[in-house]
Amino acid sequence: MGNDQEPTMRCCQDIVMFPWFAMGHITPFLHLANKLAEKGCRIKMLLPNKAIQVIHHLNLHPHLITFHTIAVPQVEGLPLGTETASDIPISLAHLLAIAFDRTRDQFQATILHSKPDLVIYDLAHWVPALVKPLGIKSMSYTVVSAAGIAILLVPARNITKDKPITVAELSVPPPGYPSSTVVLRGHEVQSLLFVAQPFGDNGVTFYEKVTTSMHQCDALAIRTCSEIEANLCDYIGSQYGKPVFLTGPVLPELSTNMPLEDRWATWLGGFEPGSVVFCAFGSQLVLDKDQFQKLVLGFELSGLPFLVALKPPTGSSTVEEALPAGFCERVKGRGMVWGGWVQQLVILSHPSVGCFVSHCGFGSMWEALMCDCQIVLMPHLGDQILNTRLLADELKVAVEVERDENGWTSKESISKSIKLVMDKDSEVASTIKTNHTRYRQTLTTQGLMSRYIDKFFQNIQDLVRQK
Ligand SMILES: O=c1ccn([C@@H]2O[C@H](COP(=O)(O)OP(=O)(O)O[C@H]3O[C@H](CO)[C@@H](O)[C@H](O)[C@H]3O)[C@@H](O)[C@H]2O)c(=O)[nH]1
Repeated sequence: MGNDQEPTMRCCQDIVMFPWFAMGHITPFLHLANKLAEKGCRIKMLLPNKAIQVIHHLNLHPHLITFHTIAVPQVEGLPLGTETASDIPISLAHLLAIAFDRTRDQFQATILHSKPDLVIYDLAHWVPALVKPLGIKSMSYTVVSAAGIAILLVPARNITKDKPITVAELSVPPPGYPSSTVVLRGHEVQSLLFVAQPFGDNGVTFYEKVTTSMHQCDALAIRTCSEIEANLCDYIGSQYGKPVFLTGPVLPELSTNMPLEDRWATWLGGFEPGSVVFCAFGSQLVLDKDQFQKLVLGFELSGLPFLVALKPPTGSSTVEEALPAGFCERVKGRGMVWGGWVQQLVILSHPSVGCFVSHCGFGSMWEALMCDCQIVLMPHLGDQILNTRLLADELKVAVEVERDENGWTSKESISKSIKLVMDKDSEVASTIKTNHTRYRQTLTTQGLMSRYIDKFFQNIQDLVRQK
């Protein structure tokens, strides 16, 4: 740091975190806060009240991590009482983004009062302009894969309001993009068109929001590690011309005082080691009834024991009423479809579970990589598709279920992929198992994750000392 240091050796002790109002963002911010609190940092998280109620039990250091309630303003068209993305269908997220931007005054008042050393945020693109004049550093923290940013949300894309982006343009990765495998194919590109749509106050687009956030902050941070995304992180750093700090995946440790619910411990305990297929699709996805039925019929067709935990499909209030006729009798004793939340991380470590069928949300991607089950992937959204390509095509640790040009799949393809990875004599099964074991061993190497946090902590100390 040399001459750049202030004489008093300022340190990064007080941090404000301000994530986008979605649990998939808020939760990883809190996991990072827990790690920084272990180092003695005091963190204030600015969140809607409903989010605080959902996550407060994950706060491992309540004397250092405090929650400050942000009131979510009413916006026309947004259902009354909406506070996070979990309260609304994805089609209304742009209205929540307007409400999010209109919390700017509350953010500013808190900053003026608490005068932190650093603000860590993601989609609030106006943060750097507010805090820089106060001498406060800002850092954009990406909690989706580096691939999701690198392929779409970089200056090389040059998406402007006057020139709408076309599917043909989006089909080609931006100049210099470093991977030929972590890409979208054919119709999948359609799911990216939303980036040029308004997503916030004054018609700001999603692309503008993210690129402004990443341009104007003092440093970029990404929730990933160089063992799997080094080339993509380097590309992001070169696109934005600023340092990229990696936190590692920052997964909560599996606590021994968090036993598996009796119901599942008993049920899973009735099967051979490594024989059960477990399926869950994250906190947001709601399938339509036809997709839901094809999925469960695919499990039936596989002939293997299975536990599926999914939200009821569109138009059904329970999973039971949406199951195909005669399904329960046919799979009795070997198959279970559950319409509620289960302890995914604990289930994945149960000895009877041998295969994880996942939508490959970023959280589930890491949990899949860290567990020793075989992995089958059925992505739905853009970032989940890129995560899937990373695991299936680049790292070759998983199999992706075949889909048709409409993006959906048949019960036969689902069953085929499950049987392929569960067949001990199959060459594909054995190759992905070997590769997966290698990555798991690397990622679970004693001290690897804590070294990421140590380095990140040092990075933020250096950052706040820079003039
Ligand atoms: O019954 C369940 C279902 C999920 N989980 C947990 O919930 C988290 C789900 O996170 P993730 O896999 O990232 O899925 P989503 O909730 O779908 O995540 C949203 O946010 C992610 C970024 O954080 C994006 O990658 C996804 O596309 C987006 O859908 C994971 O930790 C799971 O272990 C459970 O514990 N029990």
